[in-house]
Amino acid sequence: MKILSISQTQAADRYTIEHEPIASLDLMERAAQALLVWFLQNIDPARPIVLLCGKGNNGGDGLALARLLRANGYWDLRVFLVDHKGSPDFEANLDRLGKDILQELLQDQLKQEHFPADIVWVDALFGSGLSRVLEGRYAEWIYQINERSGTKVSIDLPSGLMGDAIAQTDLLRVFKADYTLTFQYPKLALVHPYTAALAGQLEVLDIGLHPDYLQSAESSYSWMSLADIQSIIKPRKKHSYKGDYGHAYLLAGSPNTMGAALIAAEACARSGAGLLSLNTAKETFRACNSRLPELMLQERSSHAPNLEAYKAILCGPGLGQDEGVNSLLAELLQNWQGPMVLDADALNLIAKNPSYLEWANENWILTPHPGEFKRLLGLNQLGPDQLDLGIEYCRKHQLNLLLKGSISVFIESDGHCTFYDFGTSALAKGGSGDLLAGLICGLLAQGYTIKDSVSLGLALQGRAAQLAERELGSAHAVLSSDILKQIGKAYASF
Ligand SMILES: NC(=O)C1=CN([C@@H]2O[C@H](COP(=O)(O)OP(=O)(O)OC[C@H]3O[C@@H](n4cnc5c(N)ncnc54)[C@H](O)[C@@H]3O)[C@@H](O)[C@H]2O)[C@H](O)CC1
Ligand SMILES: [K+]
Repeated sequence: MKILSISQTQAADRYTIEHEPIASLDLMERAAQALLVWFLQNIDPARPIVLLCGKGNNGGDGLALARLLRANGYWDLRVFLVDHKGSPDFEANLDRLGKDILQELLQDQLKQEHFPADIVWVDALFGSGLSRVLEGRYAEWIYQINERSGTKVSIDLPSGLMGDAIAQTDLLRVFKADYTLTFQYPKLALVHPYTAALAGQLEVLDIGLHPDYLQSAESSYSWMSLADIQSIIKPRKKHSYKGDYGHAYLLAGSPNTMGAALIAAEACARSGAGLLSLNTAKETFRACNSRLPELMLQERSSHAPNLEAYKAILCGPGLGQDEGVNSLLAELLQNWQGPMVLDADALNLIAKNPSYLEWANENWILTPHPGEFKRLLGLNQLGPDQLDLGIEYCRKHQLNLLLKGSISVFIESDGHCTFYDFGTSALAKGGSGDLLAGLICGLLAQGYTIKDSVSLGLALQGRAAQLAERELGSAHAVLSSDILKQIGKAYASF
């Protein structure tokens, strides 16, 4: 699914109105119906709801939703308005609302009044029409609501967030949503690593914008959903043997950090790779054999072995950064032309030796978490330009970057970005990155393309983490070892 700019979003709206055709007020009604379905599925009708409505079409959506909620058994509703005058569709919906829903002008009540703790705040102040940072009373209201408890639901965009103007965002003047219900496709600010957390959990609601416009619009950003994954998976053939599924090669682990290498190795094997060799420190062989007897072990020396037999390589998990490892890595980076995942200490060594990037090519996938990404860029802090810097890095060195986070972004060597919201909080733990790197390497070994390996690797990791969470009852308790055991069920779930 493409991610369109705000001007394209407005054009999609106009194109739909003209070519479906549909009246703009009816399109707003369709949007409100989609919002209602989400409320019916997620919000108990007994809860008190306050809808905050601006005077543009975002406010109009809020008013239409208030009317539909009332008609569907939500009784404890209040609508706070910024103004009684606004866009034509706003005013039409204000007329339709009826006086039995309490309407008040948004004033000092936010500061003074007591609101029940289980309240649901619906933010329909500003959506895609926001053109500058919020100031004055708007900024003050956002600040006050952010301080209050309750469930916070934003319509289309959290107010204060400009859909695609990331650099202009003031993070403190944005409504902090628990859920954002956005129309048709995510907007860049909802998935961008600098601003995504403000949107909370993202829900994309189909409001039937015209497919012809969506198909022809150009964008270098896209969004992948779990529904897109099934078509990637290659079935395993009955008449096949291990040689058909590739030999993966891992350069990982050191005596104190073997866990990382073993997690990556098991993930690689469970992804379906035919054979797996691990180049690691000799003193760890006994531990490796007892934990994962399927491994073929190769004693580490400071020279790379003949790599002809291998289909894909993973370097980094638990590798360490001593001189021997460094020269082995350098040799590998220089000589290996096939697909390769670079993670953890391999990234740290590249950050220390930027000249290694001269050997980079389109088969490299660097998989940094934010700390490693900072080191690669030589920055102390990641700011609103982090994605642009990542795009520039990929184009300059002709490699691929997977920026890992609660929403991960895969940047290809041509600068195209794909966003993935497959993670769960269970993955915010040591070991998750090793597991992902192992999966991606195993998929590359089986002949999946770079992009498909990343997409399927993230999907398997995310789904397996969800399954482990369900089995153990809580995200807190999930370990990488639990996630590894769910990879089979994750495959079967697509
Ligand atoms: N395209 C779609 O898919 C559909 C979108 N819908 C909803 O419409 C909004 C966009 O509505 P729009 O009227 O264009 O803009 P807003 O409601 O976001 O607000 C515009 C309003 O605010 C003023 N303004 C802008 N910036 C500021 C500021 N910093 N301070 C104060 N005032 C500001 C501006 O001048 C306007 O008056 C979209 O998000 C959806 O929710 C449709 O309902 C369905 C189809
Ligand atoms: K909003």
